[in-house]
Amino acid sequence: MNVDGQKYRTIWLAEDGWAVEIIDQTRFPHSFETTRLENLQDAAHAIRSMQVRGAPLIGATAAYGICLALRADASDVSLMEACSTLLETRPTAVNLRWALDLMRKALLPLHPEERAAAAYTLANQICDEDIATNMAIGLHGAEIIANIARTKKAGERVNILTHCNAGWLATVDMGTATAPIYMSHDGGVPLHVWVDETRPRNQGAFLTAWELGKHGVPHTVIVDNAGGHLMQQGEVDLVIVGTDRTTATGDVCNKIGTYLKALAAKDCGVPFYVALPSPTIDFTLSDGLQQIPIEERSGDEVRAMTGRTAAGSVETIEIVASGSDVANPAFDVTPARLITGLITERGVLEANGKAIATAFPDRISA
Ligand SMILES: CSC[C@H]1O[C@H](OP(=O)(O)O)[C@H](O)[C@@H]1O
Repeated sequence: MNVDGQKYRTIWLAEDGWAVEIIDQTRFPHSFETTRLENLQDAAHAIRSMQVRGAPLIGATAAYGICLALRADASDVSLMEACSTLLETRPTAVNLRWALDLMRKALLPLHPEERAAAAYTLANQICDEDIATNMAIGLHGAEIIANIARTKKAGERVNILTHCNAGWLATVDMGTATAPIYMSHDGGVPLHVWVDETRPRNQGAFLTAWELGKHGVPHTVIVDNAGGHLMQQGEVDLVIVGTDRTTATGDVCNKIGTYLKALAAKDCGVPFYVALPSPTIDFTLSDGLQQIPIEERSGDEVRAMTGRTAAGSVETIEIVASGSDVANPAFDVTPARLITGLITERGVLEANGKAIATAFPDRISA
């Protein structure tokens, strides 16, 4: 994506051809900083600390983490230990397991001396395919936006609500939920995005608002609890969100608060779409509520907030009464019955097992 005239992916090979560089997303929105990953532990820390986050980007980072591990030690033990180290970093986004399974299945049969080079080729391929997938999602989603735009009066904009960040910062580039937005905006469709701030890590306020602003997409940051009211007032034409893990039957696990938006959308008759790259489908699951592991993150993320003071320094402050307990589930599950459609790289699907199986027969047999 273009950042002040310079093209960026969220993750790329350093000039030395072996280290990996990332945009450190914990520094947003007050500074844009990149950092260098040189070993397996650097990659695991980047995922665990959310320097990189978003299901597709977590998968891509894990793939490069395998490269860095094999560069140091290409033995079977090293490969297996690297996979388990990376798998333990975050439990919910299935792209992590998907990428590690893909790397392990491709690399274990090779002679150790061949593994590092093959790993880098595969990791680069995962990144390139992520972008191609997101472009396809963008095209299919842009048709939905165009159909709504045709119902608008002259001068009116299509109003889209999104939750968290399923933007280019959550992927290698383009984003999933944002791909239709960027393509429609670039194609001249008048649109505006309501950006849920997305407590407690504020991916909406810190990341989505930043990237939409850099691309010139009109947007308004709102508190998480405002979306239902805006839908009741007719201010939302559709909702597009991302996903971290979707079951074979169309149940969607996404950032905490997504389920509440889906309930409000259903009650208000607002179309609710999920941008779904196929590596995020977990074909082994049929019941999201019962089977998808929900990450419980540190309560410190709820207790404290980091921001920039009037003097310009970035500081962390306590915002919860001392002594109070806090809970911090990071995701929730939206049942398929609340979802209007799944925007995949192979088209827009109904949120059900038959539609998913018909669109991805090759993935089920894999
Ligand atoms: C395109 S996946 C984006 C997905 O990941 C986010 O979670 P996190 O920021 O904790 O990695 C959020 O659920 C987004 O919808």
